Amino acid sequence: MSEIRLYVAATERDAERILDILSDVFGEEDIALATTEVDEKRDLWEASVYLMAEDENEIRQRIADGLAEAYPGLAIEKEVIPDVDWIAKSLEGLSPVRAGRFLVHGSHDRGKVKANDVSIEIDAGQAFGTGHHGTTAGCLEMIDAVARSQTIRRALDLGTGSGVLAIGLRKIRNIPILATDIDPVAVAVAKENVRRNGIASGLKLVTAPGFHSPAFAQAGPFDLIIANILARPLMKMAPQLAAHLAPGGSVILSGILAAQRWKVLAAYNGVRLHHVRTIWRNGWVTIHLRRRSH
Ligand SMILES: C[S@@+](CC[C@H](N)C(=O)[O-])C[C@H]1O[C@@H](n2cnc3c(N)ncnc32)[C@H](O)[C@@H]1O
Repeated sequence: MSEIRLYVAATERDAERILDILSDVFGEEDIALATTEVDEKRDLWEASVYLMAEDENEIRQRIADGLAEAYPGLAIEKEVIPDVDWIAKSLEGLSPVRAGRFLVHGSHDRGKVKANDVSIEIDAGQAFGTGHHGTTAGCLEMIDAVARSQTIRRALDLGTGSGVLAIGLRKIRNIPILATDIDPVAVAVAKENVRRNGIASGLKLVTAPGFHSPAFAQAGPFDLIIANILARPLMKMAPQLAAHLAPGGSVILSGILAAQRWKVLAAYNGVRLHHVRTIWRNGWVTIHLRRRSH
């Protein structure tokens, strides 16, 4: 079943108001809302609701009901979000991506690596993470910044996908890294990418949903935890994630739509992590949080 986006076109002011109305309609449900700028000159924006195709009729009706009073007759449009295999296919042959000091590239672009680049070689395949997505690039840029400003002794990459973030970190820091994913196929792909990037030791890959594995207690506590998953699971995991973080440690979170940023920050403030910096890329945010040292 594929994911779809139902959206309405509006001015920036109206799109913000529509988002507020829809936030009241959907409350704490597992439904992502966002506003996006389409055309700056014409003040054209879209307010969007992301959902699974099977829920379309119900959600469409609730959007129409919610907007009926303030915006009667507003057209609700639909876009089908391409599924993962389609994304992987469309990424084949795409150009290298630069994020911080990293250059993520496919094997066909090895020749484009410059002397000062930290190269990460990933071909589009069965796991998420080629560097082309705003969340992956945002995480790499943030990893570079955090590694420059903080001593990292042990790190965790939760939801490693292709392994891109763990590989990047291991290339700039000679430290033990645990990388996990709920999906065994992703872990197999990440293992292959680790080998291909010439990393012989120090990076351990484990299949685990959330924090359900003894590997976390063995490898932690971590000075840096990176998790590029999605807002809702990240919010749920906040207490466990904080429990595996060393004093003074940093957390890099992504997979969060710009409109979900405050909710995620609130969940992490609740476990005594404070906001350091946010990077915005293509409607997604990457957030750096830190725990005080005492
Ligand atoms: C958006 S991808 C990120 C991949 C890579 N870290 C990157 O930045 O490009 C999210 C990954 O998290 C994994 N994932 C989703 N929920 C998870 C969970 N509860 N525990 C562990 N991994 C999870 C998915 O299988 C997927 O590989």
